[in-house]
Amino acid sequence: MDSICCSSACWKVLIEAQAVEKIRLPFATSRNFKQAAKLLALDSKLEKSLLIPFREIKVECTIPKDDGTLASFVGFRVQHDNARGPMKGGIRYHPEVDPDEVNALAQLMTWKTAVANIPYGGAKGGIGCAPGELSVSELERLTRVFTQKIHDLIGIHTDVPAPDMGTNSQQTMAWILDEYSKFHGYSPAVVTGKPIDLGGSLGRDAATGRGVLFATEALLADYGKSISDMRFVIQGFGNVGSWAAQLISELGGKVLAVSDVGGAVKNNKGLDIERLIRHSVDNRGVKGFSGADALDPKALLTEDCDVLIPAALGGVINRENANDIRAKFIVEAANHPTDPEADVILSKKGVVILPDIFANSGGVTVSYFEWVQNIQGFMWDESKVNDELRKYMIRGFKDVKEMCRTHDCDLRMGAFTLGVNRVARATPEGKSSIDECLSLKLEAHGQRPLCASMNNEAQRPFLEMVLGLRSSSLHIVFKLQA
Ligand SMILES: NC(=O)C1=CN([C@@H]2O[C@H](COP(=O)(O)OP(=O)(O)OC[C@H]3O[C@@H](n4cnc5c(N)ncnc54)[C@H](OP(=O)(O)O)[C@@H]3O)[C@@H](O)[C@H]2O)C=CC1
Ligand SMILES: O=C(O)CCC(=O)C(=O)O
Repeated sequence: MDSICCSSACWKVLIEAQAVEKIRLPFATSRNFKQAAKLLALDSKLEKSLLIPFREIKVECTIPKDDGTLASFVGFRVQHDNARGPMKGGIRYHPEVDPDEVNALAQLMTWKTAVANIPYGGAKGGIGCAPGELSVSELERLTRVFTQKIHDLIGIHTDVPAPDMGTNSQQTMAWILDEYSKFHGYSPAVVTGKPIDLGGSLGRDAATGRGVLFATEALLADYGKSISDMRFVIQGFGNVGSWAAQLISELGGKVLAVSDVGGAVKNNKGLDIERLIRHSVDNRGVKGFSGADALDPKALLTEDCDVLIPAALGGVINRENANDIRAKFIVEAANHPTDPEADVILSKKGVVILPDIFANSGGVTVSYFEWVQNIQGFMWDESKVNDELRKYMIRGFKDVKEMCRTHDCDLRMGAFTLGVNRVARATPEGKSSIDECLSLKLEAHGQRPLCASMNNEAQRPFLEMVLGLRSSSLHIVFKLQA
């Protein structure tokens, strides 16, 4: 859904809401990571190194506006970690985009791609701008200048951008691909979430919303429930929120209320989502929909429902409103919508939260399928994309639950321990479960603990002969424990 058209008044509301996110996001992300590191008993130096981004890029982007005057913007790309593969993550256009926010979102991508078990690291980018106040040609110039500034730092096997809030496939991703290709030749795999005609994948547009549906189905099944038993409330009616609403209502779930920047609507009998989508496209928002009553957008999150799906901004569920939340389940379609203080309050109330780094991983998972198709030069049909996505989401839920059992923790910590552990195991300095087995073998050979590397000429013969490691393990560096 096109989200770049928004009045100045709307952006004011958006900026106020976003101020909450600004204060809390880096703190919230690091706090969850640190809690997971503690549960995993991560080496403190490794813990520190996993928090530090691989590279932070800040670029100045000046463009001529349509009236001939110049306008300057600041763009960011934070590449957080590449231990598991090329760094991956969306590009956000929003007035409040800043280095802290992009940094925290990039870190979340690292854990998310690991939870999804796709061969990527994490990154995120953004430009501090109000896309609704720029014309299409100004947005095009801005996107192209940003791409010119970062083109030599992104790449098919380095860092692969995609859409996020305020950017879209039809326009933004197509411009990035076109501009990048001027420098490097036609390279469709350098960006995902592209238009189908330029090598995009069938199913990517709906993928985050569809992944939210599969994740919700898995969660509800765990409680002996199904989508059709449930009443839903959804904040945000852009790409993620509108697809989630549509797919949920197709399965018989009742969507009682939704909101966007301009307003909120509610119908206790269930909204007609197909009609609401048409209304929203025609009227640039849900406000004024005839099949519903208007609702104060601030009251939306505390509406009576079974499942609350935040699908807009971060930090919207916080200590100010957590006590008033009436949903039994929260499925985090947005990134970091719940801050740690609210987590504590909600957990005491018995509310079950399905965390963002699992719940919204359907988008990046289908981005991975798109990248694979581009590299193979072979297009999958949509049912293959959706079937594979379902498998990944079901497997992801099982893996998260397994970590919950191992560490006796909630779903958020289950997902964080899963993601952080996978990244730590892939990190050269990391202590992996293989370490323990090697450590025992080494002790049996009277060896002192050491840092053993197949890249180390002196250590390789020992590792090959005594431990039976083969040269294919050359990339592995083991830090061995006493
Ligand atoms: N796109 C993707 O593939 C993925 C997105 N996400 C996350 O999902 C969330 C939504 O992204 P996406 O759907 O792509 O973004 P879009 O820009 O397509 O849509 C965002 C939606 O949120 C609404 N919104 C913004 N601020 C508020 C507010 N204060 N109250 C209510 N609604 C608000 C917007 O309203 P309006 O239309 O009126 O501007 C719009 O409906 C973000 O947190 C994003 O990071 C996560 C994983 C993947
Ligand atoms: O599809 C992608 O690569 C990135 C999606 C994203 O930015 C996110 O999951 O938050």
